[in-house]
Amino acid sequence: MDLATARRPSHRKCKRKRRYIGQQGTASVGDDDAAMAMSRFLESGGGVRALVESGVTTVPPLFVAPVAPVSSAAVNFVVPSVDLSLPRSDAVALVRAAARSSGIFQLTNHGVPAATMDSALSVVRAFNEQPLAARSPFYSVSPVGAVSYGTHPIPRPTDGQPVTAPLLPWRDSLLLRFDKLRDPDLRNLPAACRDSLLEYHRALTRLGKEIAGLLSEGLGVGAERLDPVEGFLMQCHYHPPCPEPERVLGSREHTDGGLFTVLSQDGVGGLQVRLDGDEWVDVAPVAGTILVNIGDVLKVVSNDECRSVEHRVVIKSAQEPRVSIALFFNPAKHGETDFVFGPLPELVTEEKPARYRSLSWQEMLDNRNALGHAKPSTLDQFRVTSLN
Ligand SMILES: O=C(O)CCC(=O)C(=O)O
Ligand SMILES: [Fe+2]
Repeated sequence: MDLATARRPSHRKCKRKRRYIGQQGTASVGDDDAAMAMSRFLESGGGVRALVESGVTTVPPLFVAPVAPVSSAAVNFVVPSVDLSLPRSDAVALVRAAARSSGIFQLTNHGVPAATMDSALSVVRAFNEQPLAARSPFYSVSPVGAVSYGTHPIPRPTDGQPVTAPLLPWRDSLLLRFDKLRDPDLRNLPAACRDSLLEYHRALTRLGKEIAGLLSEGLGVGAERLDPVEGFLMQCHYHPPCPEPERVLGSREHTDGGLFTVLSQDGVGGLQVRLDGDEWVDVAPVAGTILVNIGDVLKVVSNDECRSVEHRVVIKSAQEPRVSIALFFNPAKHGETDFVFGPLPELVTEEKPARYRSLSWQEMLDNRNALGHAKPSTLDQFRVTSLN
């Protein structure tokens, strides 16, 4: 979701030079220089993969994470598992517990054929590993119809936050938007990816409806309350191997904005979550499973019964690329792009009054863009009662 609202970077010139923590935490580069470097990189049309192909041995400053991504080796996090072949009431109980405790769980026996998942992950990898001349015609971080492809800049904080240089993730992403039209304009979707990715979207949309039912029942509001949902945005990420993996991020820390996200990944690993405290822990990939993580809309709708988990992606390897596909779900609004949501009345009681006011999806996106959506506290803007 951190790319859902990615915009073409501003080429606006800034008169005043500002300082920020750059390469190795010491360099000082003006906004102009950073913006120029960003433009040059994006206009090169080759993405991170082309940098790697060109043989870079050090990471350009545009990609250097402001704070080195330290992970905890001490905590062995085991992501909660939900077996969808269990009796319904057992599956509901497991989903309910996981949505409340960690905000992330993995599904087994989910019914999505292994071939559908493997094929989607493989076409994304194959597309990104074609020669530059074959992939660069598709390179555009601004959507062409429903599709964009490239290294989407990570929105940076603007309001009341320290100024940071633009930051690029160590990944090239193919984004498909399914929210605006019943019949999305997929003319810029590479032909070799088309069948596999659309089949994946269909299969995962069916699964998303099942997940919405389980979450809804877990909240005690009946199986239909969160449905209909739609997988409105699909992000297919390719993380090239990195010569200095410890200095970059595949995805900066964030919570996802929507109801929930369904994620497939290959076996390389790199996804991490931050649970309590400051420690980042690995979500180790388990073959054949599908991950589900709760997003901010569901946190609000559930009146804080569900946890919207903070996560990021570190680059694990200087040799192996990593591929992941995230499908973001929201309430289906039949072609409308905006919708209003708030705590479900059934979950608001005298003991637990509404923790949020109603807000629109657009307000949520604007707020996330303004705050850089790196902190769970972005939702605080919409709180009406304090936590106690
Ligand atoms: O690549 C991943 O595992 C996670 C990607 C992600 O967090 C996102 O696209 O929002
Ligand atoms: Fe995410």
